[in-house]
Amino acid sequence: MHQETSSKYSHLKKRAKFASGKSDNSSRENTKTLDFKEKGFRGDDRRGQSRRVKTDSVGSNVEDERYKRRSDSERNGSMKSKNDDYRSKRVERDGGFSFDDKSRNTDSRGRGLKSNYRGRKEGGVERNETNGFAGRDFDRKKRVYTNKFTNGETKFHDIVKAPGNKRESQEERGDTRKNDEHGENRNGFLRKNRGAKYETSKQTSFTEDHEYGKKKLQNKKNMADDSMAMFDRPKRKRRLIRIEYPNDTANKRFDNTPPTIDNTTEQKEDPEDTEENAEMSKNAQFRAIQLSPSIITFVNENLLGRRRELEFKKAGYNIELPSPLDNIPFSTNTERERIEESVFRNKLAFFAAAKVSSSFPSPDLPEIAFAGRSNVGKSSLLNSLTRQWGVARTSDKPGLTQTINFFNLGSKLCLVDLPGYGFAYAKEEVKESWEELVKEYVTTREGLKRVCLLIDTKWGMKARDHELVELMERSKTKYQIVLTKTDLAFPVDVARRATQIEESLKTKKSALQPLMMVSSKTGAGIRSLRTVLSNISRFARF
Ligand SMILES: Nc1nc2c(ncn2[C@@H]2O[C@H](COP(=O)(O)OP(=O)(O)OP(=O)(O)O)[C@@H](O)[C@H]2O)c(=O)[nH]1
Ligand SMILES: [Mg+2]
Repeated sequence: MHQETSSKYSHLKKRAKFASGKSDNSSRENTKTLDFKEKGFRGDDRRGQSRRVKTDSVGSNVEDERYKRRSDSERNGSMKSKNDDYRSKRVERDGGFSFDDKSRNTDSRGRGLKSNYRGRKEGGVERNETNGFAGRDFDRKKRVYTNKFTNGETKFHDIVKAPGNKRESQEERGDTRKNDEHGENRNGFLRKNRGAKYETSKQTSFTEDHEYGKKKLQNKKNMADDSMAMFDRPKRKRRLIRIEYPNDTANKRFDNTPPTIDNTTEQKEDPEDTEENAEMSKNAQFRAIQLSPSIITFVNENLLGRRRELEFKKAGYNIELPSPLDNIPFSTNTERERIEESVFRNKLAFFAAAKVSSSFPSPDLPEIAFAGRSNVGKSSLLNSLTRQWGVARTSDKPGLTQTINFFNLGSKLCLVDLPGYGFAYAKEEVKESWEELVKEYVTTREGLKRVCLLIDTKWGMKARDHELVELMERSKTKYQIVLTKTDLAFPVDVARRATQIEESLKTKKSALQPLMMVSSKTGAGIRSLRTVLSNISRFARF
């Protein structure tokens, strides 16, 4: 540390040396070499070194004497800064006596604890005498001791701020007691300067404040004027418009002014808009359908509509089965044995396909046909009724069945899978031919006991369906409406659709009641349909 500081201020030392060297020449005879060991106030490390001290004209050591006069405590109690060499040497050059911080009594590790204590005690008195500086504050400050012999008194100079020293100076802390009487030290200068600075800043700030105050006053005045003007104005009434229900006009504020008719822009009716409105009104009509309690109980009892697996589980169905549950809960029989109607336990066998009416097979058995739009689930229903999956081919693409397919169910019934109508992945002429074939079949086929007209629960009856109904009405073909894919609609919507269709076919004579609702996927309503259809074979007369 010591070496570091000494190197730090080596340039100052050099300058001091240079300065003292001049005077050395003139007063070389007045100096003598002193052994530090002899004096004993230096540290051990400096033992053996010597320096030149001042002597008086007789040759006695002036410094030594003066040093004696000075109390050890004063010297040792100092916490002189490391950059004091220059000052001390300058004082020495000027004829004064100085000692640097190297002269402090230190312990083996270079600490000056003991001497500091002594310095506080003794040096503090002296300092108090001169500067009124309290000894207890001594260790907070870095001080330079310069002994000037000009006035024969000792002066203390505070180091205001050593370079790189972050500690507050005495003056900065506001302690003015440490300044000397004349106020000539650096603190005094700073104080003066600071005072001046403060004054100037005060002046500028005052002017600024003055201006700012003026502006503030003016603003206040303006605001007061404004507020007065506001008070003069009549208060606006707040009108709240609650639009909680868009169709509720009770809380709407109506404009009393007559509506201005803009002739330049004619409001054209958007056809899409009207169609949409019509569709919306259709939906609204659908939602407004009043349901009878009997249909609601039927839908719930047969677990029709979209339901959670938990409901099926609670009703006793084994939901682990890959095939439709068929509404026979808690049954230990095999799947085939679960079918209550024995006719549907028979093997479903495909035996004929017809593209034209001439290729229809001979009507040996009572026939039940399944008609409807493409992709409505005709083929799936056949499989579901007989629990023989894959006999009638199915696909999610509409238009798979393109011929009239005849299936024998044992020796008692014939099930007929018809091609669909409406949208299908096929050419228009092909589709037209299918439609013509279906129409011909349902109107002319002997042995046809019933047509199951399948309607998608989601979409309801469409124009083509109504067309076929009219055709069957004219030909007096018995038909029964079967709602399919009920598992894709909510139970309430299933009930609504059933009610809606029943209402629309009220006047139709060939339409048979009741309307059936099924789901080939879950098996809901299949058992009921089986029961209805098995009666055909029972009472059919050939
Ligand atoms: N979710 C559900 N899907 C069904 C139901 N019935 C049939 N499907 C599906 O609907 C699609 C069409 O079924 P199909 O039996 O081929 O219909 P289709 O009426 O025979 O059709 P075309 O032969 O083209 O006239 C298939 O993907 C079936 O899985 C049902 O009840 N519920
Ligand atoms: Mg099909």
